[in-house]
Amino acid sequence: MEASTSGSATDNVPGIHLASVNFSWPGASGPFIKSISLELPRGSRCLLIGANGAGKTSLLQLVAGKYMVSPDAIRVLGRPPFHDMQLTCSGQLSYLGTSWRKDVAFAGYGVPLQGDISAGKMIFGVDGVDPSRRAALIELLDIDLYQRITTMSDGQKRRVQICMGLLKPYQVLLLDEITVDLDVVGRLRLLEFFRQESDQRGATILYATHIFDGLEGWLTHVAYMEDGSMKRSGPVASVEGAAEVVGTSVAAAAATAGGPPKKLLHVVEEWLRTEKETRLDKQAADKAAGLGPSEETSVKPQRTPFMPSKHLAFFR
Ligand SMILES: Nc1ncnc2c1ncn2[C@@H]1O[C@H](COP(=O)(O)OP(=O)(O)OP(=O)(O)O)[C@@H](O)[C@H]1O
Repeated sequence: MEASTSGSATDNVPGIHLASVNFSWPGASGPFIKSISLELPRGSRCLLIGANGAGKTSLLQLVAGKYMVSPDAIRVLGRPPFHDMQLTCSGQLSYLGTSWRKDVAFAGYGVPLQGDISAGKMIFGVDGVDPSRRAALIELLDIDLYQRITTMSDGQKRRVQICMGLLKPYQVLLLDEITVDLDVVGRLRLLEFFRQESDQRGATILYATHIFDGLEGWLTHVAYMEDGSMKRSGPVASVEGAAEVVGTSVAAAAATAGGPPKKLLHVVEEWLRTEKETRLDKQAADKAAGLGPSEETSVKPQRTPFMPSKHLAFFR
């Protein structure tokens, strides 16, 4: 494994710094991502939460540099990810999303992506990888190097995708619901690996998920999005509700004071229910006042794929 990066000139620079990020989809009348600010120090593990369509993937893709925003609005390790392609090409910034072909291609590893090749050929095709890190990942993700990609199940393909995305010792890792196909043991082992990576190497992790099992005590920060805005964010101890989650030091204090600590799932459920009730109340009030749905909610912009369509239909 790579030695600790402590002592480098960039240590004091946050892993991720967002300053009033706005972003509009093409053809939309107004910004979908609205004035989002967030600061994640090196070594933090932040859970990105929100209802379906809240904007988690959009935000992760912006941080990954897949869409252009002003260079000052998004900084990863102090650098603008859209303008500084070296961040991704060097592996310092790694993005793992649900479409593994897109992500592997985006990492710019130059691995052959056409044809029926084995997992080993893909994984060993990545240049400049520490052999002990590669061996540890293959073991952790329980990958059969001889199996051909086209014969793999979704979960097995996902493991290869994850391995490819983690081969280089990233400094910032963006995860978009990547553990969804993994079995429980695989998921928990991976979460533990991420914890070690942030504790030992100072890696910053931003992880969007709807699966909260095993995350109590794992997260250091939380970010809750609603309709393109950031509603709650910060270190867990500072976010109302999150501080009472099992496993946080604040929750331990609350437990001794008589208040039982909560499961993360129940805290998030409460936030989502409140959000839904508020939206329904507003719709009812608007209806009573004779107001229709706003243009923003009634006109949906055209979806434009990030990758050219000829690159999309592979492996799935
Ligand atoms: N390429 C695109 N062009 C136009 N609109 C888009 C595009 N990608 C996403 N959107 C819209 O942005 C909104 C947020 O989508 P996003 O995928 O970021 O949400 P999410 O919080 O990740 O949702 P989920 O939990 O369901 O994965 C949705 O209304 C979606 O339709």
